[in-house]
Formats: sequence, structure tokens, C-alpha cells
Amino acid sequence: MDIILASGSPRRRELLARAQLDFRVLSVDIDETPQDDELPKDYIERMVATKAMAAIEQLNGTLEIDENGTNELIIILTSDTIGVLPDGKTVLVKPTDREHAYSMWQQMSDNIHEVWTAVQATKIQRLPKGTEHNASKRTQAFQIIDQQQITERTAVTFIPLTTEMMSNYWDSGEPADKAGGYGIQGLGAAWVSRINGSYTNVVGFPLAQTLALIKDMTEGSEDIVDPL
Ligand SMILES: Cc1cn([C@H]2C[C@H](O)[C@@H](COP(=O)(O)OP(=O)(O)OP(=O)(O)O)O2)c(=O)[nH]c1=O
Repeated sequence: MDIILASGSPRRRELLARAQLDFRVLSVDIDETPQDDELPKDYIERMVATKAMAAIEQLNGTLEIDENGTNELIIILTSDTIGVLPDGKTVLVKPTDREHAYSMWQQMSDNIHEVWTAVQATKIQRLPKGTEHNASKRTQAFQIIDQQQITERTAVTFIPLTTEMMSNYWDSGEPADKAGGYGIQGLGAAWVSRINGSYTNVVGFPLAQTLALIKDMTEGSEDIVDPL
């Protein structure tokens, strides 16, 4: 059974590689703008589902329908990580600029926020040649046969931050592509006094929980994925 990590995140790639699983990577690009008043849980669940559909679209477009008609199974993994302030509503995403980063960090300073990562595993099956169907004007070579989502939450406590600390961190370039504008695996570790929950979840991929999801999704198949 093929595993595809549909993510452009180098951290997710590195974390999944630690489980010594064979997988390939597909980068998908979707609009990650939160909708007005969208609750955090609804947002990340919508993100991972949308990323999965974008990955299937790409697979439909790039892979020839299997000549010998095998009904190959593929598991697509998608993920999305956000920060959530104690109000349970304010979503912390990747900073659009310095000011945005500062505004998030001022609310995170000397405070506890949560990092939520949603992971979706979508099991698809390649349709044998000649049975593909046309939907929305595209040949759909795959059908979804199962999809499951998990959401993991980790509480992260920040130390008090000064303007100088924020300025130096922004100038490092590390904050730009990370939810909440920090990387616990990088320089951002200096701002974290405590976490309560999964560390890999903060980095962007709750590894133990994701491997359990993959194992659950491959139960019963002849090639169960049984990592580390
Ligand atoms: C909080 C935190 C987030 N992050 C990263 C993980 C994610 O890559 C990023 C959140 O953005 P996401 O939109 O979840 O992921 P992405 O855009 O990087 O990749 P893709 O959507 O293609 O899967 O923030 C860290 O690397 N360290 C941290 O401590």
C-alpha cells in the first residue's frame, strides 16, 4: 500500500521519515485563509480535508490509469497546525508580516496557548481501466474508500517576551513559515518554558498518533503498515 504525504512542510517529511516508513511526498497548495468567525476545530478539519481533495485532484491529473487495471490502494496523509489562544477562538497562523507576528507574540507572551494539529488519512483506490468515471469534467481515476481525522492538542507556555526578543527572532527568518510564528524545534525553543502534551504535535505532526491512525487504516489489508 502506497503512502503519500501531501505536504510541503519539511518538518512533516522529517518526522514521518523517523518512523522508517516508505512514503512519497506531494506538495499541495490551497487557500488557507480562515473564514469569518470560523472556529479553530472547524478550520483545521476543513484544511486537512481540502488538502486531501487537492492531492487526489493532482493524482487524477498526473497518473495514467493503471493499464493492467489493478485496484491499487493509496493512503494520503494531510495535516494542518495552528495555535489557539486561551479564549479558545483566536487562531494563530503563519505571520503575514512582522507586525502580525508581533501582535500574536504579545498575546502569547508570559501566557499559555495551545497548538492543535489535525491529521487526515484518506484511503483511495485506483479504479481499474475502463471503470473510471467522469466527474466535474475530469476523469476520476480514484475513489475514496475511507477517511479518518485526528486532532491532537498540546499546551505551550511562553516566557515573557520583550520587543527586542521579538525583533531579533523576526530577523532570524525562522518565524515566517510557522503557525504562531515560532519553531519549538529551532530558536523558538528559547521562548518555551513548558509543554503539556505531544512535542511532535507542536512541530506539526503528532507522530505516535499518526502512526496509530495509519496502522488502523491498514488493518486487514495484506500489507499492513506496521512502523517502528
Ligand atoms: C508551532 C510550530 C509550527 N511549526 C510549523 C509546522 C507547519 O509546517 C507550519 C504550520 O503550517 P501548516 O499550514 O500546518 O503546514 P505547511 O503550510 O507548513 O505545510 P502543508 O500545508 O503543505 O502541510 O508551522 C513548526 O515547524 N514548529 C512549531 O513549533
